[in-house]
Amino acid sequence: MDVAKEKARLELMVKSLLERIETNQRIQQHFHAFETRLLACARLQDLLQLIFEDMVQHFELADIGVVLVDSDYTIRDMLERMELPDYDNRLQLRHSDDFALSLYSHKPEVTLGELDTLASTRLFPNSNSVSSAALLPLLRNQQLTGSVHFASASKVRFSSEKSTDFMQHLASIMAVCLENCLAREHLNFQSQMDMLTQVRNRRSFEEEFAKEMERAERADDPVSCMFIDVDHFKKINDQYGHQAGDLCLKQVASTINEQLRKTDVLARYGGEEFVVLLPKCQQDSAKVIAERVRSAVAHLEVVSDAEKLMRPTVSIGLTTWQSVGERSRDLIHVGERLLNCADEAMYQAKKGGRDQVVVKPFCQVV
Ligand SMILES: Nc1nc2c(ncn2[C@@H]2O[C@H](COP(=O)(O)OP(=O)(O)OP(=O)(O)O)[C@@H](O)[C@H]2O)c(=O)[nH]1
Repeated sequence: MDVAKEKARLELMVKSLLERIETNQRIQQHFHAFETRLLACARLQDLLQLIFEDMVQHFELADIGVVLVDSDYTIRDMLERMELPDYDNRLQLRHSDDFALSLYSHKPEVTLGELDTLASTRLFPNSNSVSSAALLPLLRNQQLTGSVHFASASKVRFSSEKSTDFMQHLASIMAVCLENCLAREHLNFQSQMDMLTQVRNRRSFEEEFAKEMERAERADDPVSCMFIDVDHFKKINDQYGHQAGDLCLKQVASTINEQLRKTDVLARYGGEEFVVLLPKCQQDSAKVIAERVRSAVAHLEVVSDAEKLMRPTVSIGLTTWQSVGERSRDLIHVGERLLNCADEAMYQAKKGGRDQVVVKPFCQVV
C-alpha cells in the first residue's frame, strides 16, 4: 500500500468533512438566530410581521406563503377584529385541512422541489418567478394545522436531494409559535367579550372608551354615545322564563350590531342594558342610527324554545360630545358626563313611554 497516497487521501477526506461541518454549523446558526426571534414573539401581529416581512430577507426568499387551517373561523374573526393587514394574500385560511394535505403526497413532511406554474400560482399568487419551493407542514400532535411555503427564483435552491433537517426543526418551531400566539390572542379576545351576547363586556368597553376619548380630543372629532335598555324586560323573564329572556338579549344584541359600523363599539353594560360608542359621528347622523336601531329591534320577533313569540323594544338615550379645540384638563370627567347624559336621556325615553329615542345635549356640569 502507498502510505503517502493513502495519507493524502485521508487528509482530503478529513478536510472535506470539516468543511461540511463548518457549513452545517453556519446554516444551523442562521436558522437558530431566526427561531430565537420567532420564539420571542408574544403577540400574533408581531409574529406575522416577522414571518411575512423579515423571514423573506433572512432566508433570501423570492416569496413566502402561509396556509392555516381555521375550521371554526376563529382565526378569521380574530384577524378581522385586530384589523391586521392581509399581507397581500400571502396568508390563506382554509376551513378544512384538505388543501394543506393535498400538498403532501405521502405524509406531511418537509418537501422540496421544482414547482409547475399551476402549483406556483396557487401557493404564491403574487410571484411569477418561482422556480423551486420548500413546503413545510405545521403539525401539532400529528395533526396538520397549516403549511408554510418558501419560494426561490433558483431551480437548485430547494432541489429535492437537499437535506431537510433544519427546515423540519424550523417548521416545528413555527407551528408551536403560531399555536401559542393564536391561543393567547383568542384568550384575550374571550376576556373582552360578554359570554351571553358575544358583544364586548363593560370592562373592555371602558378601555376602548378611554382610548376613543383621547383620540377624539386629539383630532377634534365628535363622539356620540347611546344607552340602550330593553323595555319591560322583567316581564319577558316572568312571562316566558329566564332562558327565553337570555335568547331575547342575544338577539337584541346582534340586531343592534347589524345596524352599526365596524368601527362603532357596542358593549353589554349591565343586565339588559347596552352602550354604543359612535366615533367621528355628529349628533344628526347619530340620531339617524339610533332611530334605525330602535326600529330594527321593534321589528324583531324572537321565538323561544317553547315556541312563544316575544317582541322586545328598546329605549335609547343619545348624547354627542364635540371637543372644542382646547385640551380638556379632565378627560375622565368629560367621559363620565357623556355616559351620564346618555343614561339620563335613556331614562327620559322610558318616562316618555319607551320604544323611543331621546337626544340630550352634552353638559359638562352636573
Ligand atoms: N334572562 C336574563 N335576565 C336578566 C339578565 N340580566 C338581567 N336580567 C333581568 O332584567 C330585568 C330588568 O328589570 P328592570 O330593571 O326592572 O327593568 P325592566 O323590567 O326592563 O323595565 P324598564 O327598564 O323600566 O322598561 C331583571 O328582572 C333582571 O333579572 C340576564 O342575563 N338574563
